[in-house]
Amino acid sequence: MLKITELTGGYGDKTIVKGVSFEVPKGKMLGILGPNGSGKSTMMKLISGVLPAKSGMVEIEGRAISEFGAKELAKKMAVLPQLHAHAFAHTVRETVSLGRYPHQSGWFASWSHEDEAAVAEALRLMDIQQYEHTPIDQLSGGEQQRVFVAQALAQNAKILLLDEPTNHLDINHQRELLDTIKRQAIEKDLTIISIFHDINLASMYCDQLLLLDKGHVMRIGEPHEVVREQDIERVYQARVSNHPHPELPKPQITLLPGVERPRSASAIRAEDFSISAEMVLYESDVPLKTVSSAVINAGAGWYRTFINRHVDMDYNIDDSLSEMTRFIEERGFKPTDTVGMMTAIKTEHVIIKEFPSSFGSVVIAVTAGVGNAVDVSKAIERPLGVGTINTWILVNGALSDEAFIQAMITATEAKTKALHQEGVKDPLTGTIATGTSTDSCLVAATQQGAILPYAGPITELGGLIGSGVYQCTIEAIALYRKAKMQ
Ligand SMILES: Nc1ncnc2c1ncn2[C@@H]1O[C@H](COP(=O)(O)OP(=O)(O)OP(=O)(O)O)[C@@H](O)[C@H]1O
Repeated sequence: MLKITELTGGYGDKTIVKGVSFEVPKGKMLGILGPNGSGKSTMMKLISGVLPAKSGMVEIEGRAISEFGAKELAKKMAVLPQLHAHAFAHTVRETVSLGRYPHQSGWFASWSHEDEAAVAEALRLMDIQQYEHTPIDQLSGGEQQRVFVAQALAQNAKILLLDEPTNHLDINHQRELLDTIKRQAIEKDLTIISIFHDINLASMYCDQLLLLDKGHVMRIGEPHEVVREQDIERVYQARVSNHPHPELPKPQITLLPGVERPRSASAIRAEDFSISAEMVLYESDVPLKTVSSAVINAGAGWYRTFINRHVDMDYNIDDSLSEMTRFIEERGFKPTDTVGMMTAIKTEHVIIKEFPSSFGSVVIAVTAGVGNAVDVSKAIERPLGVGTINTWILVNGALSDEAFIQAMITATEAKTKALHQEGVKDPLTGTIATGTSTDSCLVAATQQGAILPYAGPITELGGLIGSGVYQCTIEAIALYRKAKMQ
């Protein structure tokens, strides 16, 4: 275990690191974050003893590092420095072998089996055996970086201090290196402190993070306690947005540009929709921020093409994703820029309406096939046939994440109310239907103009969505019923 208490130090009269305290238990990895010049490397130098501290303590398992001899300390602690000016005249194997120096004794050091095994293991872990006899200066920056990490690993110390270990590495080698280091920490009970410039990598791999600001600890804790928008923005002086990692409970940030997106003169208009026998199509000049439960590109994203495609009643293709992607490509659209839904009802039965407001307008488009309507409170009791109400809400305005979700809720409530009003029943239970079995909803916004933080019924936007979806759904049901009667 490594314990740092009130560590203070710097260069000459210049105090860089000011009263830093923390502990890292065995088997854990602490990531150091902070902007350029905040004192990260200086702190590492103080911890490793390369730079004497002005005050404070660094203890390894309860013993101050000042009590260790140089070789004894090197057996406990391996350091990957930020710059590797040394050793460029050596081969890869020779460079990695230098990591074994604390384990050599006497003037005529004897190279043991243990030394050989440690070097071989380090070469293997960093996947650099193939360069074993290559002079280091003939390797790429990323390959060299792996050699220096191998040198630190060959030292077989229980504490690893790494200054930007992923420097120069491509994304796969970043992952491989950090996976290896993390695995080593767990399997060999290593204590690891590592400096990171990449906040997202640090969040993904570290158990604890320390955010350094002008030599002070601004925040320390688990990644979710440290990777917070306001703190990161203040310390790094950059606009960021925080979002969840898709697979791990580790927050990630996205850098936001200082330069604004050029404003588009065009807005979403109902008359710009086109309706053919194949599809209802809306093509936007600018990408719209979209949240949907579509077939293609469901979830959140930015898209310019919106398709509600007509398919036969008996459309039943196992891989509808591939089939729909092909359909989009064959029509000259880009699947990466398109949200696509399907409906069995005729596209001419779509209802598209524009609702003006004080902030801009909302365009709503609904197709409603209610032959297989469902009372959702009884859905679990029996199998369901396919049926679809597709609801699109396109907003000329800038929605918050909250507003996107509220818009979905408001739209769903309005749809259900319309079914109730029209007396649409679940054919299997005879009770009032709440929707159909495969309804889709889409909310998209220009993200320009008025900022719309909410979209519940209490807001103007929510009110428009509520009455708009209600009206459109009622009219769409009427068209559907009329067509069925004929
Ligand atoms: N050898 C030195 N002598 C005098 N001042 C130094 C020395 N090394 C670093 N400094 C100063 O100490 C401050 C902190 O530097 P340090 O290298 O610790 O920052 P850092 O957080 O690691 O930055 P970076 O992200 O750029 O690597 C800087 O203002 C730097 O100019």
